[in-house]
Amino acid sequence: MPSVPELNPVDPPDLVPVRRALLSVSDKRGIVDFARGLAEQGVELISTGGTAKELEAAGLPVRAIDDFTGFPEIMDGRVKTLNPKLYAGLLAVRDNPEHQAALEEHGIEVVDLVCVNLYPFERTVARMNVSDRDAIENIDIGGPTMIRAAAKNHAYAAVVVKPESYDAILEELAQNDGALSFRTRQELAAQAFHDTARYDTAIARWFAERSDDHPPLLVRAYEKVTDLSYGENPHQRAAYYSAVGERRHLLSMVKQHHGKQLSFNNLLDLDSATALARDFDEPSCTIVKHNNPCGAATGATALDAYRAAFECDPLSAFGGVIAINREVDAELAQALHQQFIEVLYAPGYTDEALEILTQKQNIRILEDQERRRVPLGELQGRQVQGGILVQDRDTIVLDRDTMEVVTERQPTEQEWSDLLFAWRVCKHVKSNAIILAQGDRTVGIGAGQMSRVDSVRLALEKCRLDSVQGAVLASDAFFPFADGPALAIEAGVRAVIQPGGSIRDDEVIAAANADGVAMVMTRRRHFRH
Ligand SMILES: NC(=O)c1ncn([C@@H]2O[C@H](COP(=O)(O)O)[C@@H](O)[C@H]2O)c1NC=O
Repeated sequence: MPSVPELNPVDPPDLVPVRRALLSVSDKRGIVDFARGLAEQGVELISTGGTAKELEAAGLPVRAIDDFTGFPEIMDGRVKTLNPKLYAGLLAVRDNPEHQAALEEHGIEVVDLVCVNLYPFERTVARMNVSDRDAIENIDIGGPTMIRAAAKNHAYAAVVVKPESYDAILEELAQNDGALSFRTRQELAAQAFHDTARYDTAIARWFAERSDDHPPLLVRAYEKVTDLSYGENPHQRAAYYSAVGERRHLLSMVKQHHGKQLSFNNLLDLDSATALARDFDEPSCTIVKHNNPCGAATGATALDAYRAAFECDPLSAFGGVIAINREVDAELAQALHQQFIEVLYAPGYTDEALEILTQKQNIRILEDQERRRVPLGELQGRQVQGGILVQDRDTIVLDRDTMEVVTERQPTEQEWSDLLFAWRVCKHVKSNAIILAQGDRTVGIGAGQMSRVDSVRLALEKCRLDSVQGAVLASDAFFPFADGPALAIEAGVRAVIQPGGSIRDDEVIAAANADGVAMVMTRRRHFRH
């Protein structure tokens, strides 16, 4: 238990003059101007090697850290500020007579402000093929220690961790005759602890990623990207955060060309739409409503794919979130312009296409400017009450050779193509998922039903005209009974793909054989709960 200082810590002085500041920054943006501003207010500047050089070069009066501590910077900078003289000067409770006596006895000068930003660990480990040595050398020790010390003692000291804060600090010092208010010091301290928490999170995560196991403590930090107008419903407040250390997130490298701010539900749907679009290399289009695709297709062109995806369920496509994996040209824009679209996402737009699309006020037009194939993070998390479930992402892509034809009839080549297409889509549809497809397009989707046979019924109901004749069916998990496949076969389905594994597989296969339907078993399921 730490000894309790005499001064009631809830009653700190409001204004504390800043007379001495220590500046030690990796990111040197704005540091010269900040230091100049401090010097102009009569603040003594102390600084470490590289920072001091920069300030000296700008003609500012700087005292070297080794002059302050009486100890040289050693070991390639591994030890520069780690010295009791500095920490006592940062941590002293100024109104505590014992602390005052200690300062005098050891000839220690107090430091009123530290300005520190840290070795760029996050940026270093984000580089391709970074060596362990490089990563480890970028773990800052002295910096976080100074930050934490000054932040703990914010009753008397101020800590500045962001170049974005410099101007406001100088302004306040000018207004308060060289002093900072408690409120400011407290806010800076809170920011500082956020900063060191983020820093340690990145380091802990880097270590955790070297093991295949789920770590005993799942350490993550999330950075606010934007506030949202509201959550799933207008009475819920909401914001979007990205995970610190993740190479890619839903809105990274995404430019919004047009339209209102994205909503919470838009982002959920966008997540589903882009996940499915990512599974196709050929021109494709995915239309998502309420987190499920209501149409998906590939085609010779993005326009073909869009038309095919839209035709699957035009009623549901109204107000959908659409992901297309090719540039949108004028012709495609004209087709899209006929519909009400909430969000459109594509890797590019021609000028003409943008001109057409922006005629509508409400469409949100997003451009995915990521050109690298950035893998998605290793874990997928789902929040539950007071906790989070984590799992590996369902990234498995099966090819035909790993699948088994269990019926008397083999699928034709066209059926194989449709089956594999439907199987890819199926992974992105909420269970129980049934996909009917024909010609590399979905023709009916049954999603999120509590019984598989209901999903079959729904998918069949969605089929327009006779598109079910000769279609194939994908089921995300096995059929517990033959009733589902029987309904589909009766309606015209000619081939089925499903994991298999039911105790009634024999009955299911017999139902297919009875009508000369081909059936493929994947032995893997794709639940999406
Ligand atoms: N070891 C130390 O005592 C130490 N003290 C400060 N630093 C860091 O050194 C950097 C500044 O170094 P320079 O002023 O030499 O460019 C800052 O990012 C600061 O957080 C240190 N470096 C690493 O721990």
